[in-house]
Amino acid sequence: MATQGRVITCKAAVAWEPSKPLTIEDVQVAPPQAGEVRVKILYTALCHTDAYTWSGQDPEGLFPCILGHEAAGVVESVGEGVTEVQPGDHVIPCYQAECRECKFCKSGKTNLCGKVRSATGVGVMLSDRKSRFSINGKPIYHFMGTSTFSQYTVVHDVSVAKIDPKAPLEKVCLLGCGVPTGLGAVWNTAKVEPGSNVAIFGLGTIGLAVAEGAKAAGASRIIGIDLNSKKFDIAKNFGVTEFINPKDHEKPIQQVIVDLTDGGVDYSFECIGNVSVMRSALECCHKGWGTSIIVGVAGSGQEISTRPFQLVTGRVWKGTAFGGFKSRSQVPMLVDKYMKKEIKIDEYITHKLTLAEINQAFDLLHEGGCLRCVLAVDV
Ligand SMILES: NC(=O)c1ccc[n+]([C@@H]2O[C@H](COP(=O)([O-])OP(=O)(O)OC[C@H]3O[C@@H](n4cnc5c(N)ncnc54)[C@H](O)[C@@H]3O)[C@@H](O)[C@H]2O)c1
Ligand SMILES: N[C@@H](CCC(=O)N[C@@H](CSCO)C(=O)NCC(=O)O)C(=O)O
Ligand SMILES: [Zn+2]
Ligand SMILES: [Zn+2]
Repeated sequence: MATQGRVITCKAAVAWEPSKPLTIEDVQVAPPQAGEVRVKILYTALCHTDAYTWSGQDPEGLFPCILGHEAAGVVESVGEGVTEVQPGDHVIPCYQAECRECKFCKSGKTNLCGKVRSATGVGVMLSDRKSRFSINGKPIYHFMGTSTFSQYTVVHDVSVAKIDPKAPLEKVCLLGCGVPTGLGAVWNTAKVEPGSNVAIFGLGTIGLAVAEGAKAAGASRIIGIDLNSKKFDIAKNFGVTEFINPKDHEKPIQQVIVDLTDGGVDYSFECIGNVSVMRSALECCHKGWGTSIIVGVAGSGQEISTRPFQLVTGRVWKGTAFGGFKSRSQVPMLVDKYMKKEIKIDEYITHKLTLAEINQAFDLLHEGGCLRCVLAVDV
């Protein structure tokens, strides 16, 4: 039976309250309105940002909601005025939109887009400031404009990238967040040059993608820092050349790195979300030019600090969202790079489960051995 124009009832994992196990519910998904796209999600991975919002630390977190933002699927139907995708297209929902018309998009200075952010930050769609998800009439909030822990979701047309239909969706779903974030932090935000020294704090998926990007950029030393020494074995495969566990040192970790690198690294990346590590990451940078990129997302109320002298003497503190990639334009290019074996994806997938097993997948996220867990959604 054709579903276009009708409400679809499907399975979704609903987060009712912070930290309370998600439950699989029958959710009603309304048809897309003008400028919206309804997507059948086939595969979704979990990112630490999902766990962060679920934990209640996200100042933008709203409950009940449908989390998830690293996924791939097929367009089921489109609303009025949608021209760039059509039913049957293979797509990756993009939490960072790209409208190509707003002052952010036109600036050429950022990948942030202002068109739908005010709505996605409060869990609704832009046109009527309402949710397309409900359970027996009770609205359920969207999350990051994507809500991929559902068999069907509705996204803004500026938040969906059309990709090569030959690409395996169970793999390229990772291009919705983690892998591009790490690669882009190096290529777009830091612009690491050949021969650079790099320090990466946190060797999860994001830190490993930073390592992969740094290796491709020709960095000569890639120093990985993690509290879990088991990370070094896997990190070597992504380009990390040296490993430091802060637990093995009495001196502050920034001092250890400065001593090891004749004054500090050219670039550092914080891929944890810990504000005290963010300070170490800045302070391990070389005087005069060292640049530190904040990638990790910190909890509500957390603030960064350092002595202003650190910046006066030439260190630069920056941040990155989605690695600076313009989503709709550049995600298809990343898919093509994967298809040509120019970037890794398979190596980040350590676990595969189903949507029904999502709570187990959240548990795995907190285990050192898990990078990305991909859930089959349509089962
Ligand atoms: N800015 C963005 O666009 C963006 C995109 C995706 C994810 N993120 C954020 O990036 C961060 C990393 O995500 P991930 O999926 O790689 O997480 P992860 O939990 O898999 O990796 C974090 C790593 O840091 C290590 N670690 C924890 N505390 C440490 C400490 N004090 N010192 C050294 N190592 C420590 C852990 O052992 C782990 O290996 C999260 O905060 C996530 O929310 C940001
Ligand atoms: N809601 C949080 C901020 C969360 C955050 O910084 N998100 C990152 C993406 S994390 C993906 O895993 C981001 O891109 N932010 C830019 C944006 O949201 O527009 C808070 O309020 O502190
Ligand atoms: Zn993410
Ligand atoms: Zn825009």
